[in-house]
Amino acid sequence: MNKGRKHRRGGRNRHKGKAGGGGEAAEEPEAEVEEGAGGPTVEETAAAAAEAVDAASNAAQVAASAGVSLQQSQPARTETKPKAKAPSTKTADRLTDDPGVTEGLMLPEERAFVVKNSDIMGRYLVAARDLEPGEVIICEEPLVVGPSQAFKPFCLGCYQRIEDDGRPAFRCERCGWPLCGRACRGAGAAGGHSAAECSAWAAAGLRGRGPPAPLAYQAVMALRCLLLRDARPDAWRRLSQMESHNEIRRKLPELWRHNQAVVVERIREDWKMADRFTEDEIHTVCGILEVNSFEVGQHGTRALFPTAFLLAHDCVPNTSHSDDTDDFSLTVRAAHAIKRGQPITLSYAYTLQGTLKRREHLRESKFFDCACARCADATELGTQVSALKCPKCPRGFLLSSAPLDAHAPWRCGGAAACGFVLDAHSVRLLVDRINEELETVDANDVRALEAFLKKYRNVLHSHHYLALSAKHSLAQLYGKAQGYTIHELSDELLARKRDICRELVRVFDVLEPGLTRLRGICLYELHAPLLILATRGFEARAIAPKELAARLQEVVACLEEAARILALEPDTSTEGIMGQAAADALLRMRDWHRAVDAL
Ligand SMILES: C[S@@+](CC[C@H](N)C(=O)[O-])C[C@H]1O[C@@H](n2cnc3c(N)ncnc32)[C@H](O)[C@@H]1O
Repeated sequence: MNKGRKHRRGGRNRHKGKAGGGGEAAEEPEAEVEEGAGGPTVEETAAAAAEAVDAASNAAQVAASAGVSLQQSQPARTETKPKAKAPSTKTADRLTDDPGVTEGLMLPEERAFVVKNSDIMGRYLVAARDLEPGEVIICEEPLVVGPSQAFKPFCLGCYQRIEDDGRPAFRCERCGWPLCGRACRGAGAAGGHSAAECSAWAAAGLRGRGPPAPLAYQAVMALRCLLLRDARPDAWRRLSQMESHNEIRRKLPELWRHNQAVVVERIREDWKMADRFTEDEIHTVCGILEVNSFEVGQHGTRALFPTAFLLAHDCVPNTSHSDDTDDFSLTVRAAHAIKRGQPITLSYAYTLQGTLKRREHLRESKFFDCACARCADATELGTQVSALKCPKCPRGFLLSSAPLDAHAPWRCGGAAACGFVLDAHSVRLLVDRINEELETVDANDVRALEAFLKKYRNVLHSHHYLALSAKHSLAQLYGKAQGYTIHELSDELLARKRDICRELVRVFDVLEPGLTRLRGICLYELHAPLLILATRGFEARAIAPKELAARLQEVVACLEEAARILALEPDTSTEGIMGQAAADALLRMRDWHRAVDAL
């Protein structure tokens, strides 16, 4: 304990040297409680504060570096058309009559789920008992792993990037495919460049040819699936049970032609496997991949899993999932309490997008029309993430008059409504144009992002998903970007970071509720400005110890929730590392909070 206090004093000095903006505002306040009188001194609390602030600074760095991986493990994307009318998870369901689906996965009494079947959704999972927040529902290894759709040259063994100038450093001695090196840990492994794949290409005479065309990588995953038939019949049997939506996809000429040229002909003609795999078999595997695969890892890889593919979609999912970066195993957990009999869901779409975009993505890549509670509500459960400001009146907002119909007009509604109507086509054009503009903004440019928000403040609701997207970047940049490190931020900019984080957390509470990565990371981001503002206020004697204690309580609450959420992530993932940092910061904060409370 004593050792800890000494250490904190050291931290204080470090902080003093760095204090930005206010310069000497970091002067230590005079002691108001006698040292040794039973409670901590103000000096000690200030020293503890300094260390906690330093930790917050590091925290901001960790948090900032984690942002990019937020969308991992969303099922992969593609294109196409609707199936039937969507979810209604309330239909008269029946237990699946196909025991092969879950056979051998877990003892029935241990299982958190049962498989049901509905006319609308096909098979889906339902909680077999009440599930606790954070409870593991599925933990499994992939049936097959491989590259996602478009790709630059990378090692088929371990998936790291390799030279892309057409002269890779190393080629597999047997089949000639570029790999990272002779000692690649994925060479010969089932989840990497397997013996079956190597033999197939060796037999096709690939070795004598030049480097594979970039498009060739798009056929690798389909080939890996097809090779399971002989190499791992059990895995092939599970994969064959997955939905391919062939009947819908066949009617989509662009998609079908693309797969024919890039995958079917590559495998049958270029790789000389026409006698092994029919065109139909290959198209079916393409469909299975489009509908069921998850993005995994950090290098553009995807995977099929034996059970997780059965999870139905909901735009407000009740699970969160993460994959292990080493072996790509997937863990699906309850994000919050799930009652026995409730469907277990995940989101196939990016939750921070508006209904028009999400439904378009689901229709084109998963071949169904979502009609979940969020999609059916123009306000998106009160979050207003699609709302536009009315151009005709000062306080109204435009919302779709019928959100399940993409062509329905948008109307200025609510108490302050003027009734102005805009057709759906114009809304789409407007939002697409603003989206394009946002995409041209450098994601690391604080000023440009702020300018974007200012420019559209009279067009987009402050919670519109495009505004939230810019704010999401800003939440990470404030505290990390050059010229905006946490100690450099003025009180005003710290307050800006705090307000943005609070706004994001409020939206995530509705759209990604419970133990979800987005919430965890954002709460972690939020603790830093809260802490530093409180510290500065205290050091400047602008706030009294009582108020400081109240503010620190909020910091502790943020860290507790962030640590709880991020502890569920794999230890070596960026989020897992952030979770550990949150737990460490929490220990320091609790000390300090107790000290301040005792003043
Ligand atoms: C990954 S699969 C899920 C398993 C699938 N139900 C089965 O029986 O193989 C995705 C497909 O399930 C159906 N699906 C999933 N969630 C749905 C939802 N909320 N509404 C309608 N269909 C859904 C769609 O056909 C979608 O293409």
